[in-house]
Amino acid sequence: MTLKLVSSNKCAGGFQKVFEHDSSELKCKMKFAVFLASEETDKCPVLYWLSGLTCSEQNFITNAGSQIPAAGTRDHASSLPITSPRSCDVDSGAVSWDLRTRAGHFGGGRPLDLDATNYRMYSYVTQELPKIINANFPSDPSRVSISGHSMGGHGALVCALKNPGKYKAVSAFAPICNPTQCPWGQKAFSSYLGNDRSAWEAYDATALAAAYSGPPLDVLIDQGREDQFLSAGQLLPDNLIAACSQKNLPVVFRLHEGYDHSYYFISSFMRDHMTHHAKFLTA
Ligand SMILES: N[C@@H](CCC(=O)N[C@@H](CSC=O)C(=O)NCC(=O)O)C(=O)O
Repeated sequence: MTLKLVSSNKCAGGFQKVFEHDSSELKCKMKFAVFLASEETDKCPVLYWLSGLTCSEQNFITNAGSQIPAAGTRDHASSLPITSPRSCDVDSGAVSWDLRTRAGHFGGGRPLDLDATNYRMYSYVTQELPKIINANFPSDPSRVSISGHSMGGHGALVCALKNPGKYKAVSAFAPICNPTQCPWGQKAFSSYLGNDRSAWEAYDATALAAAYSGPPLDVLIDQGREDQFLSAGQLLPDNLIAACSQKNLPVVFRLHEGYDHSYYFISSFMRDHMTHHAKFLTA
């Protein structure tokens, strides 16, 4: 497997890079971004980031303000590469902005937490991409965590809850929390998994939290109170919080007055998320 360097820009003392490769899971070209806080060759922890509906790898690296706090974690860790996987544009099924191309639940183009036929984004994020990262960067496979936004926030929660112990911590900005109960999730699951609702729960963060039996997993969730998708009933954080409380999964949930669903909101609290992850990645 060959990685092609698409771009490399010096940023915050490190380098923001974008790569392209042929994905065996997805059978298409994939792009992902990596921020390398330094050129040190010591093994460093990796924070995976999953963006939301409609996003490419560019939204996070240009709008989230992640590089300065990531570089700052060098006090605690040697560096904190953030990978932001995004998918290619091969898809014949583009029917609306919130389904399939660039909007497949849950991964901005292909479903991030689903392994539905032709949509093996869950395997890409949890298996194929880590192998690529570990083979090509000075990463420590035992120190990995995951975060994301909206659809990608749900993807992060699902990856962590389905793989107890694999991720040291998880965080999310305005995640879809209970897709089996919201219009986005119902639309995506019926398209990708069919009408048998019993198959849907394996990819629902609230259902997974309710059934969780792994080691302690600290969850940080930030949510804007003026988020249009919160008021539209797409996110349903209360359901996830209730499931986590029953399982003694510690969730810090912060509701922020005046913030919406955008990257203005994400960038406002990115530093806190970096600190959350650094705490568990360097413990
Ligand atoms: N095109 C839509 C809005 C799409 C949108 O808001 N996408 C969000 C993620 S939503 C959940 O996964 C996003 O991150 N957009 C990129 C950005 O830079 O804000 C519409 O027209 O309503």
